[in-house]
Amino acid sequence: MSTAVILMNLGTPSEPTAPAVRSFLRDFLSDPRVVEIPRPLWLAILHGLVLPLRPRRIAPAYAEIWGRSADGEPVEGSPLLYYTRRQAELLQEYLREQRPDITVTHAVTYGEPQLESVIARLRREGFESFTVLPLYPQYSATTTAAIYDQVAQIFRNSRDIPDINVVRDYYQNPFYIRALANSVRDYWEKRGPADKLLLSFHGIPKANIKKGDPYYRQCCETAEHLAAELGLNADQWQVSFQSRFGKAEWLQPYTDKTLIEWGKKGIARVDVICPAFAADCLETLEEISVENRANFLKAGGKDYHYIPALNLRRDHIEALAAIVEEKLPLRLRG
Ligand SMILES: C=CC1=C(C)c2cc3[nH]c(cc4nc(cc5[nH]c(cc1n2)c(C)c5CCC(=O)O)C(CCC(=O)O)=C4C)c(C)c3C=C
Ligand SMILES: [Fe+2]
Ligand SMILES: [Fe+2]
Repeated sequence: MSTAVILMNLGTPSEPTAPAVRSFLRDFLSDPRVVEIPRPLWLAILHGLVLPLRPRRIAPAYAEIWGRSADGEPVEGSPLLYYTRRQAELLQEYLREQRPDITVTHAVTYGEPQLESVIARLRREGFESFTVLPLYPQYSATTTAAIYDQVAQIFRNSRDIPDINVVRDYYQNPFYIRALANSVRDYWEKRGPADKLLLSFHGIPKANIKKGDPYYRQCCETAEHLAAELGLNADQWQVSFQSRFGKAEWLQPYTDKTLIEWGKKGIARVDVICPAFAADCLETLEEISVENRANFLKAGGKDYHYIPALNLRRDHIEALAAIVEEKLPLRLRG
């Protein structure tokens, strides 16, 4: 039986314009997994304020990162989509020798290519076994559970459901931790070490954690493993949370406030890594690499470096292969 592996990430607008950003945000922010405030209230805010105003503000930021990468190498279009597609191609190449029975492709939760059409195409091609790998190392209901929902929705009316499994998380997978550590070591070999390493994770509302979302705990565990692998002392690193959205309290400490404090305190060099992002995207290339750099330098910091996401690193692709391998139906394991 042929198996297909589907790498998934959040998704991105089809182009960096306000109408395309609006269409993407409508799809994304209408998902009850993403925003949990009472439905009628949220729909009024979304359609009355967010969709009329935010796209015009965010589209220029998308335009800024379109075709850009963290290391200056050009990418094609949306960095998030480019890296996700290339990750699938590289994983396919990596697996080809040992596992010619496996096909690797990609899909996104919001926007294109959608999971439903990818699975429909693969089924027409004769695939009967699917492994979905959400590229979110840390599980959150706001991201990973939305993918489980889509899988369930796609097969809701099917009688003969194929063999399908979803990777829940890989926040402490040793290959993932090692790839993160290698990326920091490689960076420090070229540019020398930082005074402080900030591990900035995408935030979620604090209320979600109180309701049982394991995301915060998983972020902290990833951070502890990474710091241990790098042999850092407690005063050499810290965790923070970025990309706050809306008025509610989100996970703390906030990345922007932390960097301003550190700049004011006279910490000269800070390096930032974003372990929750498998690919560089708006939230790393703009918010971390541009906005927060400016915050830190304005507050008195001297030197600021963003260590790129794992993107297309060979050790990242090896980690994805190991994660997939663990999930494959037993009879297919090599
Ligand atoms: C509204 C609440 C949001 C939650 C909760 C949230 C969680 C969350 N998001 C990611 C990863 C990504 N988010 C990205 C963009 C993005 N995220 C939100 C909002 C929430 N995210 C918005 C509104 C946007 C769009 C940009 C903006 O308008 O500010 C992206 C980048 C997409 C790209 O095209 O580059 C990623 C990736 C995680 C991992 C997460 C929870 C753990
Ligand atoms: Fe987000
Ligand atoms: Fe943001």
